[in-house]
Amino acid sequence: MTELSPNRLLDAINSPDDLKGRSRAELKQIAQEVREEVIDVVSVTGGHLGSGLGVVELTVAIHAVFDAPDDKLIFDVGHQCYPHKILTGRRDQMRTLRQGGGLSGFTKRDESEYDPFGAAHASTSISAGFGFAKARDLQGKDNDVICVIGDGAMTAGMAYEAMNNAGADKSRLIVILNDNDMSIAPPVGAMSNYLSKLVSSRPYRGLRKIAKKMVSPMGLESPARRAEEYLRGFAMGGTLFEELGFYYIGPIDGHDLDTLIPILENVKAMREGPILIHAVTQKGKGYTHAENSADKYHGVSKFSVITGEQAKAKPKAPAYQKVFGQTLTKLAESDPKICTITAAMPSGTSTDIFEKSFPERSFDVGIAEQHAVTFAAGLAADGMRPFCAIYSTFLQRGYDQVVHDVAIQRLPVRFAIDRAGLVGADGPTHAGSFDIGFMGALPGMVCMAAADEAELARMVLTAAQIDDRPSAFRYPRGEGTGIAIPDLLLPLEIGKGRVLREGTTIALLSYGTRLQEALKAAEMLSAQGLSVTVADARFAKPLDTELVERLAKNHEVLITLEEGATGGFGSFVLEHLARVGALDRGLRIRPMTLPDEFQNHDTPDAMYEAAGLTARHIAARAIEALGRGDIAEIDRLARA
Ligand SMILES: Cc1ncc(C[n+]2csc(CCOP(=O)(O)OP(=O)(O)O)c2C)c(N)n1
Ligand SMILES: CC(=O)[C@@H](O)[C@H](O)COP(=O)(O)O
Ligand SMILES: [Mg+2]
Repeated sequence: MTELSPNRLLDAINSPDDLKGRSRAELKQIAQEVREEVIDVVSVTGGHLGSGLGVVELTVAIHAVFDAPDDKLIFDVGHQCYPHKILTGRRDQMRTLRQGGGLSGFTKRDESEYDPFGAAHASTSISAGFGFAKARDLQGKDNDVICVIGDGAMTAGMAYEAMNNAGADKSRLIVILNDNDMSIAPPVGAMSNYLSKLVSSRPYRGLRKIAKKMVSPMGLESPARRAEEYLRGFAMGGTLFEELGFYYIGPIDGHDLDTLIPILENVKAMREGPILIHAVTQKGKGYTHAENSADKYHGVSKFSVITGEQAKAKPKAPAYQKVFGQTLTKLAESDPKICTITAAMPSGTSTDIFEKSFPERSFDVGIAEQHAVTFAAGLAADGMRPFCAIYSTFLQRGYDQVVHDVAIQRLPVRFAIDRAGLVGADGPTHAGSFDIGFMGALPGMVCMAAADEAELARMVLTAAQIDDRPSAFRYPRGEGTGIAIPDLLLPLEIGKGRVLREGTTIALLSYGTRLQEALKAAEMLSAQGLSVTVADARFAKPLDTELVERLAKNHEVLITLEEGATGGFGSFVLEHLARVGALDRGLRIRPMTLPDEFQNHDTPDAMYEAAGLTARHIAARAIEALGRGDIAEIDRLARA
């Protein structure tokens, strides 16, 4: 517990209304207390820290000036929303953050009326905000719409699509660019350089102060406005945002309530739009350990507030992402054509391991998955071996590019699909549930799923050798099984699975890391005298049809397993067996997938238990299909 400020004003803040009428000094104290609360909460729950600390004053100022929930406040990504949740009546639930049944780590419509739009994937706020603005106009309402978007999120094309549309429309919309000069890693790209120039242009800031004094609430066409336009144009030749039709205000100090509040009050009074306020903030502000950390404590596990030490258990095995990064780096030593592309997630995907050895062939394109995929296609089209490392959930953003620019042209882009399956605390927005279906549907795509880290290493090597078509290999978040990874890696035979246990009655055919649960289920079933085969498909495409037909022919029950939604591996198997008539002789086949619903956050184990994809569920399903065996015994074994 941090040393809390005495006479806590925050105890009396149960909604933004309680901020109204507060003196500036009181608002500053409330901001400090909110900051302390965020640090204290996240030290206990873990989660996203740096970004929330960077928007404490901004959030207090917005809620002091505007009238949520009538005024719509939309956070981009939403990972910075903890101060917002504290100020909007959820303070007493904050210690349930990102836990089963607890608060989401992002804004969420069904969690609060103060969260008008859910987030978690970046760069959606301006599009959504413009939708709210037009809905307001068309229904004759008069509320304000405020979008808070970070400099990292501003590197995604979607933000410009929205500004291009909103800028021409002139509907009233307020965009606050929260510029802390950080993404998860330091920001990349020309946009970041541009913002730095805006922020660092001293003369402009001087002119700005004069102009600011002149801005009156009389609206945009006041003499002050014209003068300010002149000053701005003179100083900076107009800003990118002005050219896009936004009235640009900034850069301003995003931690100074004496600046923020008058400007927000002015903007509120202007009743014109669209307006972009460029607020300069510091990620991790007010917590030294975060401020001094390279990643500004973007995402942290529980930690000691005093020392900043995070309580990370010693890993029992290397994380899958590390195995990917290390394996590819090793391969690249003898293959100068191998290169990596990440969309602003170098540490999360471990392409930063590769980047340390081969900086000239490691690309961080920013939050720009669509560009990442087609950029990789360009690299492949001219002889390189690009590995596009994108979380399953974020690859969804670049799917058309996978189809149109990679698959149709049969370009050998390799997709390292990280965070496959359920990811836990980040919840439904980050689940890697759909890539088996959407990648497996594409003609020519090679689709692999690693059952463990040794398999992953072999799949990286296998993909590196596939030069005539695109390929993809998926693997989960977190640590591996601890299995040894051989020094001498051998490539897999394309389209061939493997049998780990031979039986005659029940066949368990796994795709991905459910294999460990399948092996446990086989033990439970064999304890009842049931003979079980366990096989690892390795490939969803091309499917090992010989293996699938053999399992169907020689067993009474065939169960398929995958960490993915319906319409994936199990469907591919079912379709094939139907096509070859293997279902005609009464085979009892049971595809086991994630349930057809979006699953709320919890621990991954709890989520797979809820999804019905653990050993006991597999064994019970086999007994149900077979029509003989003791399910109660299975449950007893599972509890033992
Ligand atoms: C489409 C998409 N790609 C990647 C991510 C992963 N991600 C989460 S936050 C973040 C950085 C956001 O930077 P910024 O918008 O500047 O916010 P800050 O953390 O600096 O407050 C990234 C890359 C994401 N949420 N959405
Ligand atoms: C907010 C966001 O999208 C990222 O910070 C994400 O939470 C990272 O996920 P991992 O923790 O799995 O890298
Ligand atoms: Mg940022």
